Formats: sequence, C-alpha cells, structure tokens
Amino acid sequence: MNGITAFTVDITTLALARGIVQMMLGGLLLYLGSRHSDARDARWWAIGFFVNGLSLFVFPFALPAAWEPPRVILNHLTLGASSLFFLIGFWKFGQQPVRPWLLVLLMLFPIVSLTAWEYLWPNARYRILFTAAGQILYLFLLQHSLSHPPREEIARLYKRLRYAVVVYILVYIWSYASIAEILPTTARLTLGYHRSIFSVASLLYMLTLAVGCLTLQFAMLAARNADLARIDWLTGLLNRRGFFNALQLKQQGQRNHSPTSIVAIDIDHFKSINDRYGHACGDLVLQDFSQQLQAHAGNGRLIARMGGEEFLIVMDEDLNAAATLAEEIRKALEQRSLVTSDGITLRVTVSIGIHQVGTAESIEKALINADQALYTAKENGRNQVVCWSFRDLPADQRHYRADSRMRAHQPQNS
Ligand SMILES: Nc1nc2c(ncn2[C@@H]2O[C@H](COP(=O)(O)OP(=O)(O)OP(=O)(O)O)[C@@H](O)[C@H]2O)c(=O)[nH]1
Repeated sequence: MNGITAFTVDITTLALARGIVQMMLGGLLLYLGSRHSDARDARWWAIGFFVNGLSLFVFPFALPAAWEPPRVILNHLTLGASSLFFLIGFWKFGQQPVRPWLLVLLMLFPIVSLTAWEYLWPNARYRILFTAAGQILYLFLLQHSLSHPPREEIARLYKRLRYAVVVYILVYIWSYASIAEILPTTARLTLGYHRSIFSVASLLYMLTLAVGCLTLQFAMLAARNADLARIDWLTGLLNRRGFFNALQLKQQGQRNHSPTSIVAIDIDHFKSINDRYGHACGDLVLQDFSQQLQAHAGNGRLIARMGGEEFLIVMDEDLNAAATLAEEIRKALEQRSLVTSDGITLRVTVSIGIHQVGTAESIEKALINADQALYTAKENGRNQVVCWSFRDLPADQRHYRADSRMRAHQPQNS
C-alpha cells in the first residue's frame, strides 16, 4: 500500500455521511428554534444545514446520464442558497441588518455560472470555479459578521468560529486554485489526495459550524435567562437583584477612590395613576419614566428599578453632579406629558433624595441615607430634590437649589 492510497478517503461515502450528519444537526437546531421563542432565528441555520446537506446528497447516487443536468443545477443552486440561509442566520443572531442586495449577489453566482458555463458556453471547470468564487465571497461575509458579537458572553465563541472560517477560506482557496491550475505544480497534490484533504476539511468545517451554531444558541439562551434574573421585565432596567450584583462587581473593579453619589427617585402619587386610569397606564408611565432616566443618566451609571415606582442611580461623581442630574430629571418630568393611544394625557412629578457616599461610610448605609433624603422630599411636599446632608435644615432650605450653597457643600462622613 503506497502513501497515497493509505490516505485516500472514499469521498462518495464521506459526502453522504456529511449530508446525513448536517441534516441531523439542522434538525436539532430546528427543534431548538421551535421550542424557544428566543431561539427562533436558529431556524435560518437549520435550513442552511438542510439545504447544504441536499447539495451533497445529489452526488453519491449513480443516476442515468439524462439526470446529470438537473443534478448539476440542484447542486449549484442548493450550495448558493445554503450560504444565504447561513448568512441571514448569523446576521439575525448578531443583531446586524440583513442586506438583501448581498444575498441577491450571492445567489447570482450559481445562477450566472449555470447559465454561462452549463448552457451558453459549456465548460465544467469555469462553472465550478465561478460558483466557488461565490462561496469564497460568502465565507468572507460570514467571517466579517463574526467580528461583531452581539453580547460579551459569546465574544470568545465568535472569535473561535471566526478562526475556523478563516482557516477554511484558506483551504478552500488552495483547493480551487489547485483545480484551476493557478498554483505552481509544486504546491499541487495528486487529485485523489487533494480531494480527500478537501473533503475531510469540509466535513470538519461544517461540523465545527454546526456545533458552533448550537453552542451559540445555548450560550445566548443562558445569557438571556441570566438577564431575566437581573433585569426588570417591564422597564428593561436592572432590578433589585441585578442592581446589587452590578454594585458588587463595580466595587470589586474599582481601583481609584473617585467619589460615589446616590440618587433615589420615587414617582409622586403613583397609586392615583393606577386608580384613575388603570394598571396599564401605570405601566406605561413606568416605562416612559425609565426611558427618561436612561436618556438623562445613561452613560456608565448604574440605573435600577428597585421595586414599584422607586428607582436608583449610582454614579462615580460628587454631590454637585448628582444634584445637577437629579434636578435635570425632576424638571424634565415636571414638563413632560405622556399621551396614551386612548388620548389620555398623563403627567407625573418625582421626589428625589441625593447623597454622596462618605469616605468611611458603607454603601448599604449610604443607600439608607439617600432613601431618608427621598422621604424627606416626600414629606416636604414632593416634586423636589433633597440632599441627605441638608435634612436637618428648616423645611424650606432642605431641597436642592442650583445656587452656590450646593456647589460649596462638602458631604459629611458617617
Ligand atoms: N402599574 C403598576 N403599578 C405598580 C407596579 N408596582 C407597584 N405598583 C403600584 O404602585 C403604587 C405605589 O403606591 P404608594 O406606595 O402608595 O405610593 P404613591 O401613590 O406613589 O405615593 P407617594 O410615593 O407617597 O407619592 C401601588 O398602587 C402599587 O400597586 C407596577 O409594576 N405597575
């Protein structure tokens, strides 16, 4: 037995086996997509694997010569179509825009290839190479889409999958450059050996892609489940649990001793919105208010809905910055009116307590102090900002005013 026969693979059996395995993995993705609404986009990948499997199925069977043209057409079209489905799947999974013109371009490759080299100027070599050029374009687009992971949790998976695609692009180009006789003779292998390497590489690549798609889908479901535990479903802000987790992570990662301030916010007379207009209107107010909070305080600050109509912002800034932000939010709410689809105009105001964490003060104590300032704001007549350090002043002096007194203020340590 010489070296070449020892490594030669039965390509026909391999193609059939690969087709079957791909279809089974596609079925698994389809099952996953039908079981979880969050995994619905996995169905694009599933269709991709089925259609690609079909392109392999059409070759191993011995058919009469009359069947050759439909077999070639089916092979080229299914190969082209499968790339569309894979790309749509990755674009949707990665929350990237679907670009129809690129899909049309990709599908044009096998169509033009068949029209030109199968019918107008029959040339099997050109036909294969032209369709392969479309596949190379698809692989480049695929690796590009993998450079933008939709979430931090799956960034590593994306990176590894991208490496696999890049390696396959190299093997693919080597293989077709060999077929086209572009490579120098020294870089070429005998046909049987070459085909074996390419078939095995394609098998490994498709298996990697299938396992990668399944792993990505499970990783995304796990990440979304983790979100459910830490994100408030109504407003999309951190919930109480998410807030304390994030606070813990923030404290662990904090190296410098920048000031930390807390802004505690509560919507005034919120119960009366529910009582007067119904719970749905109350929910709408909470959602709108959360959007306002994100718009005003959104950059790098912790924003959470702690329960009911109570919200918290934690920021790495001093009391002056907290007071300015709090007053901005209060004013924005005072001037805002929300009109529901039924034409109901809803207006709310907010009471706010602010506090800068003292150097020797625990965050737990600081949160209680911010809360106390908030209740002082409620007692004081609502729709105002109260600083905890001013709580012992006469009632008309407790709330924040954009005057020099606040700017000169130094927080007390407790
Ligand atoms: N619509 C809606 N209402 C909620 C939700 N969570 C809590 N609430 C309601 O929020 C209201 C809070 O009322 P209170 O604690 O009395 O406070 P308030 O009416 O805002 O009065 P003050 O805080 O004193 O100004 C209650 O009626 C709760 O039922 C929610 O997710 N959606």
